[in-house]
Amino acid sequence: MPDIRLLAEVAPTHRIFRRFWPYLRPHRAILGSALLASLLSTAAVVGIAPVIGWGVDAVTAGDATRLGWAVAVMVALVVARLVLLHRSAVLLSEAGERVIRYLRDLVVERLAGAPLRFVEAHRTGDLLRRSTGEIADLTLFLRDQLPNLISLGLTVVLTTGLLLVYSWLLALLLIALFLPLAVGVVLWFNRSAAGIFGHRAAADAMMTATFTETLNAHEALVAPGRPQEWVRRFRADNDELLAVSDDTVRVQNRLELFGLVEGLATAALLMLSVWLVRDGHLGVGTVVVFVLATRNLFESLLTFAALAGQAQLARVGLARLVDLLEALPSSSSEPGEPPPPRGDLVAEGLRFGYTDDADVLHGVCVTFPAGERTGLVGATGSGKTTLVKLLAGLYEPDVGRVRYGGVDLRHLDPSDLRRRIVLVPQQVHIITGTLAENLALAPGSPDRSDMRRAVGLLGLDDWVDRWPEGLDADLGARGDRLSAGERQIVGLLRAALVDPAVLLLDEATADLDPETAERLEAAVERLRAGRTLIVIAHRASSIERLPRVVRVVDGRLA
Ligand SMILES: Nc1ncnc2c1ncn2[C@@H]1O[C@H](COP(=O)(O)OP(=O)(O)OP(=O)(O)O)[C@@H](O)[C@H]1O
Repeated sequence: MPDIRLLAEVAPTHRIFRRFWPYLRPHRAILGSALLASLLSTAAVVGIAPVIGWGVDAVTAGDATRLGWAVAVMVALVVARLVLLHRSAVLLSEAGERVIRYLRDLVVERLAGAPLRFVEAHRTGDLLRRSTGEIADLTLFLRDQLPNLISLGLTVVLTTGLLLVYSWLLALLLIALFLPLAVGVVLWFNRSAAGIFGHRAAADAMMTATFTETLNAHEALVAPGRPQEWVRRFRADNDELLAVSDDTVRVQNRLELFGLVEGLATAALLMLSVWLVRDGHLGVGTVVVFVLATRNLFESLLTFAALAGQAQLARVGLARLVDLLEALPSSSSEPGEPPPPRGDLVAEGLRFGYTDDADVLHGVCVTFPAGERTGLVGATGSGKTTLVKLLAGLYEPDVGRVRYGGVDLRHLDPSDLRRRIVLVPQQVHIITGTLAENLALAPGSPDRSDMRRAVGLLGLDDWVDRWPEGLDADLGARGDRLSAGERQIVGLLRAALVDPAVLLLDEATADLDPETAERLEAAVERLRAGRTLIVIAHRASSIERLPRVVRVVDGRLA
């Protein structure tokens, strides 16, 4: 079965930043400038404590000139920090917006070109959550939290360096007292964080999926009365989300132990300082620098800990997004041959199953000569739609191949193939908007004169002009102003705009009113001239008109 990679429910976070780096590469210049500005602004903050210490020593020594210099340098540092902080925030948010825009484009482009099997194998809500929700969360993280995290991380590193320079003895004692406890707290948090945050994201996606399906299936749910079963299912998803959210909060609370560690370490440090000053090992200025810098260090670590939960959430979201991007091949990765203008369409030993355990097609062999008309008939569920999707190259066969003009469809350029072989499905998808906006979805960016020409070619001028707005008629939300037959008329117009060599038509099974059925059949008659036509025929009138009929019985040709 599937030649596709399925998405993991809990996406792996393993080496996530290394996997994400290629997506950041186009923006490395602006990211580098933002980081540099951040580094300089942090260095300015860290530099304030030694300047205060310098000033204290100057006061103790009664040196007015040195004190003047200390004040001037401090003012310069404060001003430099303000300017650099603003600059780094602006640059980081600009870089973040660019990365996000790039990711959005990439996800949409890859999803648009994703194999049908991939889209069908996942819940719409899950894909929606990964391609919108995760990106929105990432935007917030990049804009609001990442700048803080970077500056806090730099503060911790630079302050530790400063402490080592001022008194390596005191600094080492601080590190010896504080580090094991701090590392212990972080390890305890990390042990459960990746798993629990991953489950929370999965539960969130499940809720989105159920919610999306509630909206999509609204009619089916409401028609039989109160959709209790669905409400029950929705509540179960909601309860699951609540339970994992509680677990997440419990894990996040572990970081509050940092407060306790800070209290213990500060008390120990103060006692040691008093002892060292009394014995003449340290000056008062150094102790002032130490106390200020240590406070800075602990405050940074505490804020860092508070942000770590958000960072973990962003990491999991990033992993889910990267998992989606990695599962979808880039459209430029496999350029194929251009398809020949005309040719026979030949199925050779096609086997295909939607799942591993059951084949729907069991070795189908059939030839559709160029320019001929063929009907496919068979009982419901016999595999007709599956067969035409394989013939159109929308699915790849598990075994066997489909050849057009002698070339395996897998070797043809996918976008050229979509123009040469066109499938008009039973349920033509209509977007909310006008007829012209719907026709514009046909490949090749057709303009209004192309659209009018297609309408004329299919003899549908009166159908379009019965609306005063003509091509600009509003088709309603998802096309709800159109009947099933009229949706297929839009599908035929899109096909006419593409001018394919092979037209595959899966006739609508819904009862069509005689006028629409007649209009549709007339349009197919006009469109079929000079093309290969394969129709999944449900109406007796269609079957009668077709010179050749192939019967599908349980995934085989009779
Ligand atoms: N996306 C899918 N995922 C899993 N199974 C599917 C999917 N689409 C179709 N099937 C199954 O494959 C089998 C063949 O379905 P198919 O739609 O090809 O039949 P059909 O002959 O076109 O039926 P109908 O005349 O009702 O449209 C059915 O058992 C169906 O349940």
